[in-house]
Order: sequence, then C-alpha cells, then structure tokens
Amino acid sequence: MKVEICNTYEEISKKAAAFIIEQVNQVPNSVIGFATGSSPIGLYKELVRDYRENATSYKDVISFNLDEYFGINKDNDQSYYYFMKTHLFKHIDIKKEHIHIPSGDSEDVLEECEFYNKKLAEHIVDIQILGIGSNGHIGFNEPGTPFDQKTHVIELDEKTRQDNARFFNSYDEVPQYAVTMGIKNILQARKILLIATGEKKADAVKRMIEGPETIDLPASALQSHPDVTVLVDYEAASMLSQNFKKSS
Ligand SMILES: N[C@@H]1[C@@H](O)[C@H](O)[C@@H](COP(=O)(O)O)O[C@@H]1O
Repeated sequence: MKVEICNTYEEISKKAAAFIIEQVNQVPNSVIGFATGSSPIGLYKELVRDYRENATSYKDVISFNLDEYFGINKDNDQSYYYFMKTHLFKHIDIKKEHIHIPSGDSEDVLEECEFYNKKLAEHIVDIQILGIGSNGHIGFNEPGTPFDQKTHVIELDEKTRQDNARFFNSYDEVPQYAVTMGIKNILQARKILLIATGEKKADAVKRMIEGPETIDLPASALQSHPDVTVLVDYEAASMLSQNFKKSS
C-alpha cells in the first residue's frame, strides 16, 4: 500500500481529486467506484470545482456506488442516492443511465444483489474510492464478513449505527441493514483510493496497514490488492509505527 500522510483535509481532497481527474482525462469512459460518508465530501467538492473551471467531462464515465441503506427510498435525504446526487452527480455531466447505486427499497433484495453483481461483472472499476469505518469496515462490510463475499445484505454493527447516527435525528432512525458491494467486488478494482481522517480512524488505519489480514478488520483485505493508495491526515496516521511513517 502507498500511504501518504497529508497536512490537511483540503490537501487530501485535492490529491484525491487529481487522481480521479487524471484517470478521467486519460480514459474518458472510465469506471469509477464512488463512496459516501463524510470522508470523500471534500474530494467531490474539488471535482465539482474542476468541472466548472476546467470542464473535465464525465459524460462517458460509468459509476458504481459501494452501498445503500436498506429500507430507505432513494428520494429520502438519508439515502446514499440522495447523497451522491447532492454532492456530485447533479453538478457534473454524468449521464443518469451510467449511474449505478444499489437500491435500498427493491421488492426482492436478493435479486437486487444479484443484479448489482451482474452489472459489476460487465465492467472493471478503474478506481474505487473508499472511506473506512472506525471498526475497519469498507463499504458496509462489517467485521466478520468473508473476503470472498460479493454484493449482499448486511446487518449493521452497533458501532457503525452509532457513528452514523450523527446524520440522523436519532440513533433509532439509523437503518439496521444495508446492501453493500462485497469485499470480493471491491478487490476487483484496478486501483483503490482510500481516504481516512481524524483520530477516531487511527486504530482502524493501523490495523488495515500493519495488522494481520483478518475478517475482524475488513479493510485489512486491501493488503492483498496490488494498487492501493491511502491518503490520511496526521491524526488518522498517529498509531502507525515510526518506521512506517518514515518509509512512506
Ligand atoms: N458505508 C459508509 C462507508 O462507505 C464509509 O467509508 C464509512 C466512513 O464514514 P465517514 O467518512 O463519514 O467517517 O462509513 C459509512 O458507513
């Protein structure tokens, strides 16, 4: 894994944006895997700014989002569909028919998972953007998820629901289940770009990079991927060994 320790969230967001913009400029019909959560918001702001200033076009880009809450309709302002629309998609020229986000309110959720896996199998994601949960989850793959799992329904950890409660009126409103790309899908991307900030992520970041590869820390699965870039601030990097900090 390439680990870059940055001074500010702004620096992380700019570096991440440059990574995506370079990909889209080189290959206009790139397939980009998008993530939600607060970590990539700065990156999306930068992409929108660049779109307005430099007209980088997304008209041929195909997108796949990692996950969606289960039991939430896409027009609900807590849905990840709504998040992507608000923070990125409505500001750029990506085509609606090129956007893929698992549906959180399909009548048959297992069929939805199968459909999403089928769509994913028709493409190779060029860059998958990731955040990381404080319990080491990626997408919504909670601790204990087998690494060979593809898109599936998952019961959210209490920790995850507590962490995400800040976006809802109360803890009880946080959905109990989600639909998420599996770790197997995530590892099939050509490149992975993970963003983590703040000391709440420090333990998960250390275990992702320096700990054993274990289903107890889902992000440790990334150790077996050949092209992962991790952008962190000093707080998120604070538990990494000194050796590691120097060599990065
Ligand atoms: N499912 C999302 C993840 O994709 C995200 O990476 C993570 C961290 O979120 P944040 O960036 O807000 O800390 O939690 C959420 O639950």
